[in-house]
Amino acid sequence: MFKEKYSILVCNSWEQLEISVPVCSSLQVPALQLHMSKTAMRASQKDFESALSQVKRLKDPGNEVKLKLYALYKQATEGPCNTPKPGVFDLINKAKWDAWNALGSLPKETARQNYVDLVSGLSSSSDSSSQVKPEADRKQPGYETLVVTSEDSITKIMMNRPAKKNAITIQMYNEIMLALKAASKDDSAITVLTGNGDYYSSGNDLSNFTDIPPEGIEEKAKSSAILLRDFVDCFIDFPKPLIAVVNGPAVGISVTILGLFDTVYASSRATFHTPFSHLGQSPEGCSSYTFPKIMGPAKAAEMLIFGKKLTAAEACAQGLVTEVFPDSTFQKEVWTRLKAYSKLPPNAMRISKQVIRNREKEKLRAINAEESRALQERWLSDECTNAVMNFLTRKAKL
Ligand SMILES: CCCC/C=C/CC(=O)SCCNC(=O)CCNC(=O)[C@H](O)C(C)(C)COP(=O)(O)OP(=O)(O)OC[C@H]1O[C@@H](n2cnc3c(N)ncnc32)[C@H](O)[C@@H]1OP(=O)(O)O
Repeated sequence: MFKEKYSILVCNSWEQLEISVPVCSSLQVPALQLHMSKTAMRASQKDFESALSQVKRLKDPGNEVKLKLYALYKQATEGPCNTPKPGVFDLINKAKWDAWNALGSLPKETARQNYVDLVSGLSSSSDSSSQVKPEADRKQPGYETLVVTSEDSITKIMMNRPAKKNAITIQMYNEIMLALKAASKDDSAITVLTGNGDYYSSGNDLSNFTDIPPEGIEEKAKSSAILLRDFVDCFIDFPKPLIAVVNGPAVGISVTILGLFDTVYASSRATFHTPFSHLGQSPEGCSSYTFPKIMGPAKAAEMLIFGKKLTAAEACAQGLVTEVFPDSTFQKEVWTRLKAYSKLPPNAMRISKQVIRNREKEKLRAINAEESRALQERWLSDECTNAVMNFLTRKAKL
């Protein structure tokens, strides 16, 4: 699109103008509105030449802007559109023709000025966007237990209690739900959940069970079951591609919900552990349904009933993990891959996810409710109380 030769014209007129280019059906070009002031400087031949060489050094500005630049360039060098309209199946040439044709009888010199202005705007925004801001500056406000950032069309939700192995507190459950709800509406294409530090997450923070309200332990079990159900529903309902970047060991609920993710990348250091029987508890996160489906009932039972811990390679062989990367290159390889995926058309990715997942949603919600009810009872059992007490009094560790 940018390889064509150009000729240079001298600008000799100026006027207030507003151009509207209709939406181009094939490339979704929105109406283009260019405003210029009478007092603006005229673009000289030199300005135009310099804009033409500047444009080659810009980062790819995307199809929409490329079409604007193409149309203005053609108008500036050849005048109003004078070629036959390409056929409907010649999508690219039709989009270019539409953009040029939409400039109507815009004077050549005005088109040239608009071209110079557009390139100058693009250069300044690309200069500022090439300065990488530190993560602290990009961090979204309002989260205490997470670091949430959005860039390159990726929203990254990072659990941030490294000293506690990213054990999930009540506040963290609530913040993850908030972050997922926000990510489902933001303009990112994909969403990532990961952990800060050496662990992905050690699962439910066992001290969640110590904060008993005046209404008693039954009430605590009830409110915990509601929280669990709502938390897991957020994963069931999440509309965009959801990726787990499992940077280290994962325990309990941080493992079980992996069956609700679309892709799971694991460091070679990661392990996958669901020691529910050891804790007097039972499976959640829809794992009672997703795990047998993913790995077959026999392997699922070994994990969910007997608490067998899987290495990353084993979890990958059993289909819970998409791919394992060497720990030394994990972050680099995964983020390079994700940045490439995030450039795919977001609507197509969303619809593909819907087609893959939607028919199971109602079933998953029902399973989630059933698992949460079972746990509500388990949390009141002696088996569970003793296991939690043993951990909190340092008598037991996994
Ligand atoms: C309301 C919804 C409920 C949903 C229910 C979900 C079920 C589950 O998720 S079950 C899984 C629960 N998780 C565990 O049982 C893990 C318990 N933790 C451990 O066994 C060990 O900490 C470890 C094997 C994960 C790591 O051992 P390591 O020796 O490397 O480190 P530590 O010194 O033990 O840990 C550092 C620090 O972090 C605290 N911590 C770690 N995990 C948890 C946790 N899950 N709950 C509370 N606290 C945790 C640990 O106590 C240490 O704290 P201190 O530095 O203050 O001693």
